[in-house]
Amino acid sequence: MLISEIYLSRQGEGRLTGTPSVFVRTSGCNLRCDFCDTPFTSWKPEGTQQSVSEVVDSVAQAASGPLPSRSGIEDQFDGPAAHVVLTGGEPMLAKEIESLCAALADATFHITIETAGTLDRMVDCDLMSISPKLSNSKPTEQRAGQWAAKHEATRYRPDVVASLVARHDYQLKFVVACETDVLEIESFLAEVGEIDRTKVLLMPEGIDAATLADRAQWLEPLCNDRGFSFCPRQHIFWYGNKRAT
Ligand SMILES: C[S@@+](CC[C@H](N)C(=O)[O-])C[C@H]1O[C@@H](n2cnc3c(N)ncnc32)[C@H](O)[C@@H]1O
Ligand SMILES: Nc1nc2[nH]cc(C(=O)O)c2c(=O)[nH]1
Ligand code: SF4
Ligand SMILES: [Mg+2]
Repeated sequence: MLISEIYLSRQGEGRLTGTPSVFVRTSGCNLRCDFCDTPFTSWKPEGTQQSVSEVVDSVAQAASGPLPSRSGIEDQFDGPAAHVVLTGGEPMLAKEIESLCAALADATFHITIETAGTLDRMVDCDLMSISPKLSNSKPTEQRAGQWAAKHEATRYRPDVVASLVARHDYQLKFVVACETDVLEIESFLAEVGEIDRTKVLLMPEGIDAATLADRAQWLEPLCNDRGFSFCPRQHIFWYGNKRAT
């Protein structure tokens, strides 16, 4: 499978925020979100081919390594990390995803999969972390060419999200750029069906602390009003938008 990076950091998104975790970032994506914060795995996929056993070895090694330091915070972590986050790119594209999950589970890791929820695969994991893409993710035709139409034809799969949610412990994380995006979220959720609203997290769109803090001012109260959870994207405040963090 094509891997762009494997590293130890702290989970910055969702209900496991703060948990030391090894991140496995696959390369390659079936979408081209305009705001994608890892274009080196989507718009221009980079990486090296690694076997499942090579990935598992690298995960075990990274789990005992040092965590990136957070400015202004005295951290103590003795390790090894017990959590793995499979992300990308789109990890559900990798043909070895089922065998990778099985091998990591054998090694007793807690597994989170970060996915846009457009591909239904029979994977076993502990937390299916789904980030369905709204119309605010659409790239311009000028930037994306034929990918603009492909993105729009692929991103909207409430049926796949319903199937993933039925089989897994889950969270849904939407990327929000303006207040009216919430109307699209409500209609998507209605399409999916029975969803626990406390497991729906809204994250501001942004890759710098100033933009995230600015959008948090209206997004956090909006979450409280509607019974959603707010997700600040804490890792950007800790580390900035840097690779391997
Ligand atoms: C790079 S994606 C990889 C996994 C999968 N392709 C997906 O989109 O869920 C990891 C997470 O970052 C989020 N993300 C990417 N770019 C973002 C941005 N500019 N602002 C906020 N969240 C972003 C995605 O929505 C997703 O939750
Ligand atoms: N620290 C940190 N937490 C994360 N949670 C989900 C991430 C992702 O890119 O999927 C991510 C990431 O890139 N960094
Ligand atoms: S689905 Fe995820 S990895 Fe793919 S382009 Fe969108 S944010 Fe980036
Ligand atoms: Mg990220």
